[in-house]
Amino acid sequence: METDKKLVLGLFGFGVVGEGLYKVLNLTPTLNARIKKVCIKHPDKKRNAPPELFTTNKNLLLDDPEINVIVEMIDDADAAFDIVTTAFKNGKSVVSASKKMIAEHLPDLIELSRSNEVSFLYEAACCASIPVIRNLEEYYDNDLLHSINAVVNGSTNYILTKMFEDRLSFRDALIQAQQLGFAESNPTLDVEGYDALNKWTFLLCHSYGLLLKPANLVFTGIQNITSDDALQADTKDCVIKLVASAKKLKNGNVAAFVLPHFVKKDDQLAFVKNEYNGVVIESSFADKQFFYGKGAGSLPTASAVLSDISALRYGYKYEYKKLFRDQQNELTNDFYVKAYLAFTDWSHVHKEDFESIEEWHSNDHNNYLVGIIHFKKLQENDWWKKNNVSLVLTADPIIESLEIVKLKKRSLELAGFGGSFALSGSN
Ligand SMILES: NC(=O)c1ccc[n+]([C@@H]2O[C@H](COP(=O)([O-])OP(=O)(O)OC[C@H]3O[C@@H](n4cnc5c(N)ncnc54)[C@H](OP(=O)(O)O)[C@@H]3O)[C@@H](O)[C@H]2O)c1
Ligand SMILES: N[C@@H](CCO)C(=O)O
Repeated sequence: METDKKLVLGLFGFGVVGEGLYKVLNLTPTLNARIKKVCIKHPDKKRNAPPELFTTNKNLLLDDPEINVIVEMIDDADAAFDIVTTAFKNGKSVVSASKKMIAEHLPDLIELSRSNEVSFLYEAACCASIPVIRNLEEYYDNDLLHSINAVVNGSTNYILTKMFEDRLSFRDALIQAQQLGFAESNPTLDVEGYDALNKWTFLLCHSYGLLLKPANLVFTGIQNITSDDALQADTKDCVIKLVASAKKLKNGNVAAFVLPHFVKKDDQLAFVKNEYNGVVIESSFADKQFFYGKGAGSLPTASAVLSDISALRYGYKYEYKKLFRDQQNELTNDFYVKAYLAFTDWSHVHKEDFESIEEWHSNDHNNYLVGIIHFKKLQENDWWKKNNVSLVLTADPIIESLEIVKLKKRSLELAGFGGSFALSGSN
């Protein structure tokens, strides 16, 4: 096998990640790789690299026969798709970090890279410095993956840490995340959960062979989380994290979503703070395994890009083995979850959607309930994201057995909480 193929790189983007890669490559002379040209958008910006390296003409990179790898690190998903697919058609391998582009176009990207017999690697696109995609591809290539729970967005984790440990306001914490290069150019993608959703969409392909669109998954971000919610978490010996979650249910189908969770203070994910990410994998025989590392930022992200470039020396490709297996996994929304819901007005909550309400509190300024709801209700409606309603799943939220839910509902009915649950006043 050829292991020291000469790599001539065409780099798109010289922002937080692109410039990080330029620095990291300069510090790694043993890697037989050189950047021949960098395509950027704004020619007048000052750059920390020789001016002759830069161009705004993408074809100088895409049509150059000497360039055999395109490294795509731009913040425009549509332009990225055009660049990446042209590179494939021109017989060039691609390393990308564009989560949004990958999540929205994965089936086409897999098809085109395979038909053109080139590599398409994107380790930096999920959990930045943590080698989670290659591990899921290679190490967990079997049916024994029970569940994955992960903090996959550095900016929201940074904001939650700063808000609840350092008492910073949401706005100040977000500004810091932007200044440190963690946030997306449009930070709504981070805050409202889209970035984590995009990452989870393609990670589910590598973990369970599910080829989904982001729209298939239930998700929200941290936009409605308040300090009152953090106090409630504390009373339950928990902290709040935005968790991307997937679990193989007893019937063989996969439950998957991205939602805020109460995480027990002794759970591995509770130790994931600031821009760090963490992934807890549960598998047969091995039990729990925990991956931890920086999930955003210039050099940590560039280190994953470097590792992908390095893997191209020996022609590494994702095989998508789980996707092309005869026995396919399926996504399901047929299960229940236990959720905490905080809100300003009872009229904002569809309490009839709940199978049971186990705990509730109501006064002039603070209302919340803890109840069990069928997951389909969250998929079919979005009242739980509107009017500042904040939904946080409880620790270990998935309930598979209808019988338990029915029993609890019956006991609540017997206790006088049937039908409308008689929710006036405080308890
Ligand atoms: N920041 C992180 O921690 C991180 C981590 C993992 C993945 N990512 C992903 O990596 C990508 C880059 O992120 P970033 O943080 O480096 O963004 P950034 O700092 O905003 O840089 C974006 C770069 O893209 C260039 N660009 C935009 N449109 C272009 C086009 N059509 N053609 C050529 N260049 C174009 C910009 O050019 P100008 O310099 O001329 O404006 C800039 O250099 C995004 O997809 C992001 O989601 C980021
Ligand atoms: N905005 C992303 C960058 C890393 O993908 C985050 O905060 O996680």
